[in-house]
Amino acid sequence: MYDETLPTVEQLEVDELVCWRVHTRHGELLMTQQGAQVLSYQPHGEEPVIWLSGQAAYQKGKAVRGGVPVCWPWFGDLRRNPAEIQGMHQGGPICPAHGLVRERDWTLLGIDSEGPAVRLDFALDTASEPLPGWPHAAELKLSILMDEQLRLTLSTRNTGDRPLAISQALHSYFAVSDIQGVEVEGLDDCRYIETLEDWQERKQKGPVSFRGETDRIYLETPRRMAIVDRAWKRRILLEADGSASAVVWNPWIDKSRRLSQFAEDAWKGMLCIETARVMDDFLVLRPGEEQRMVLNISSTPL
Ligand SMILES: O=P(O)(O)OC[C@H]1O[C@@H](O)[C@H](O)[C@@H](O)[C@@H]1O
Repeated sequence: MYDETLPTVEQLEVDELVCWRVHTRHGELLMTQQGAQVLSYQPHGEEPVIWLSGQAAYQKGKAVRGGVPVCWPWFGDLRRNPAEIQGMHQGGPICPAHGLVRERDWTLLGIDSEGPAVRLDFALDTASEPLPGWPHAAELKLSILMDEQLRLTLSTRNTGDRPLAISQALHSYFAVSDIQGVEVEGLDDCRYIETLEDWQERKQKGPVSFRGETDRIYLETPRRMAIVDRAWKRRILLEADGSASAVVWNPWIDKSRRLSQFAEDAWKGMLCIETARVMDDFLVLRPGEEQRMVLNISSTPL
């Protein structure tokens, strides 16, 4: 039955962070202004789709472990990025992994409800709020639309007068029943970079399954991928647009011990599939140009 009181959006503070809890007829979402980071997402009557660490810390200046951090204007270790991306960084010691925006407060542009759906729009303008060591003008936006799916649109506009080179990712943490029992469909025959073995290039054969630490960059990825989770009897569908690379990551046992805000056994219940523009798939924006990367997430019973 349709609940007349929905959708609702409630602003709250979780420890040091300003957050919003969105409740629609389809599910619940928690997000924070810091990094415009979706923290959790759970459709009604289902296990969570987006994973949030039980040891998450809600502190200013620290990315929360879990959810969907935005990696921008570079992904991962800057030194592993193409020369064009490295060239955008103008020295200085501040060169954190995954770029410069996941620990910053973004500006809330608005919250709108469209019938049963809710949309939240956030922006970060590097011309008015410069990023350390990255003296370029760009307008970054993240739009989060929650209808029967969760739809994330990350867009970058070059507001400067020179070309802009960027790598980026929507670093989505998905919740799974047990990593050892799930498979990722859609990557058969894709080339990937095995970052754990000297960044060698390999080719995927069949679905991806998990038997140890996994940290791979898939290239020329298809629009659709899926996480098949038989124990939870569901398939999480990822539909991307404006992205042709993806990172598949699970830290497994040893690396889990070295991660912040991460329980020793948390690796069993999560899997990152990061919708990206990395390696040769990086973006170059002409002055005035805008480019979008879209990720739509849904789930269906198996
Ligand atoms: O701890 P961070 O900075 O959030 O990074 C988490 C992981 O992010 C993934 O994207 C990387 O491929 C991993 O190598 C990394 O460990």
